[in-house]
Amino acid sequence: MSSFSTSLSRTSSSPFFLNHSSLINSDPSRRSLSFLSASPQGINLDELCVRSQRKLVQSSVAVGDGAVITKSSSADKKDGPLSIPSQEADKLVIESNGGEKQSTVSITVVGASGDLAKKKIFPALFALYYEGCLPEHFTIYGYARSKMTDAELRDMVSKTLTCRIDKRENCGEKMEEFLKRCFYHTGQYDSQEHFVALDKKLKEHEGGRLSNRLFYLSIPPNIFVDAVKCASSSASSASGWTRVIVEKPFGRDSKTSSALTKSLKQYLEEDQIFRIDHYLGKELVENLSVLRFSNLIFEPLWSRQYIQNVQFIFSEDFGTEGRGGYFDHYGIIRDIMQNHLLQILALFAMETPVSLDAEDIRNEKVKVLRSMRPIQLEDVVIGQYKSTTKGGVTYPGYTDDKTVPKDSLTPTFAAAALFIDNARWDGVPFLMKAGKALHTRSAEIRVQFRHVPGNLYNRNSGTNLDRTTNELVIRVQPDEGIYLKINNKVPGLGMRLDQSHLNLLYSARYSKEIPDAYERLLLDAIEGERRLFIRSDELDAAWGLFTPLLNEIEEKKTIPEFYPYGSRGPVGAHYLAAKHNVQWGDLSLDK
Ligand SMILES: NC(=O)C1=CN([C@@H]2O[C@H](COP(=O)(O)OP(=O)(O)OC[C@H]3O[C@@H](n4cnc5c(N)ncnc54)[C@H](OP(=O)(O)O)[C@@H]3O)[C@@H](O)[C@H]2O)C=CC1
Ligand SMILES: O=C1O[C@H](COP(=O)(O)O)[C@@H](O)[C@H](O)[C@H]1O
Repeated sequence: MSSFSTSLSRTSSSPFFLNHSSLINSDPSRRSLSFLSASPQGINLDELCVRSQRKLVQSSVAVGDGAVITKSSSADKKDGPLSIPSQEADKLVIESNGGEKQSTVSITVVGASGDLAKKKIFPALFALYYEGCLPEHFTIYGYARSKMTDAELRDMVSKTLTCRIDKRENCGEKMEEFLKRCFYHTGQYDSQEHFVALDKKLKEHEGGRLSNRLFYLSIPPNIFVDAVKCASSSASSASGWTRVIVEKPFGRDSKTSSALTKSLKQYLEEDQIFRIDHYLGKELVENLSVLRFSNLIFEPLWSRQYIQNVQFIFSEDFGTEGRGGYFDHYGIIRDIMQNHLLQILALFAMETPVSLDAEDIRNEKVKVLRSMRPIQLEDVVIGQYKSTTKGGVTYPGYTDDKTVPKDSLTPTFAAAALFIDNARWDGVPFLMKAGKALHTRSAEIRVQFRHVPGNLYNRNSGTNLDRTTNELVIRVQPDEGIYLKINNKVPGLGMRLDQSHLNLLYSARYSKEIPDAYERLLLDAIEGERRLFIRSDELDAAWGLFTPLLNEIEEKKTIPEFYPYGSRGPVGAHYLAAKHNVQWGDLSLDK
């Protein structure tokens, strides 16, 4: 057994691996690095997998070496009342030498033959394995209807595994080791018999250890409930925890979403359900609360008093290629706004939670969602991309996709102005913009501050005073970074001001590659950390906000504004922003 895959160890008293010293000492390549960031206990935090990610580092803006490790912290994890067994199970993982029964984690990827499994789930599991984040005893099963042998699954999976840029050492070996832990079981999603057979195989691998089981539902939503029913009744763990990661879409409106929740809850307790929103697993989204709550310079400004508007912008430079059939039933509002952007908004706008515990954070997020003003159709612009030819290349329109009806009105772009009717955010427009087949791929949060009252330097700043407001930009992807636009004196004898950036570009500041969102979320699910997963009341509130708007758009058969593939989207989005006295930040020249 490789030293990287040492047992997970977490007790209430120690957030770290118990056997970390042997982990470090047993691997020469790691030992040589250990002086770089040794903790007071001499533990090389960078080299430890679990929750070294939670370590806080004080960063200086612009690139520099002056960063100081201020403190290492780890979320104080608590399971809900129904997960006491899972806590016990986690605890037992570490007791491998203490005479207690060892535990094991079996991860079943349901829908293993599919796109998401290949593209994201298996690569994320491999990355966790590579980082030493999976427990010593684990097994991965692919489950789907397609006929495949273990060898064929391994062959399929191996094609999408990648080595980390900064850690290619032994990668080939690691892949081999990882693939040996992957197996495949062919079965129908609604067959108890096939899940009983899976259970039998899992038990063989578990070898009498305390078993913890994670099912990842990477299948279309119409078969979620069948699969959960079979997994829970025929393949649940008898001794440890059983958790199920559910992929979006969680319904397509309030009614279908609550029906789904109700059906899932026939077979699972709420705390067994991990509704994934992979945007919550993105590094910069995870950092949002750190930025705000651990920097005195931001938290006091985080209100209507200083913030003029906030923008959440998602843009993709490709269309629905290959997913038109799915997409046409949902559209961009359901695909991106109701979940990813709204989740980020809730995190952004919430009050200070009592603690970093999942329930405290989710309680605050839900309050934000429930304080939101119903969205008015007049505050929404929808668009759909059309074919365009550029440089001799013809790009398809949305309805050119064979799986999309020719007369489809499904929006591939939307912009909306939302409001939170509470004391902190009264009157502040929260603008969202999301679109496919636009000119660029990016996701960012832009916070535009108010004008400086009575600014002494107004006349030195040119005529457009809107260009002198401070703006904090959190670039979620690509080129992850945070920058703050400030007014600055242009060096020289005169007194002319320009806007410059205090810039924290992650690739320049941190040498470590940023983990994929799915890695963080899978690890959280294994650890029973629910903070980044959506609770059912959050989901209800999110649908409660968007369902009336979606119904209105559909009932009125609102015609989307067409925009050329690869453009900046419909002009209507600018009128919408202007109506609220706002200019989209992503149009500025600082991009
Ligand atoms: N792909 C992506 O980028 C993203 C996907 N998601 C969500 O993740 C889940 C999985 O996505 P993805 O992998 O793209 O899905 P796929 O359409 O690739 O489906 C996954 C697997 O499910 C089985 N399957 C497909 N259609 C049916 C059907 N009608 N009845 C029974 N089984 C079926 C197939 O396996 P077999 O035939 O072998 O049984 C297929 O390989 C979905 O809920 C999706 O909405 C969320 C975000 C992004
Ligand atoms: O959930 C979804 O997200 C992807 C974009 O994810 P990203 O991590 O690549 O930014 C989007 O393409 C897809 O339509 C949507 O379902």
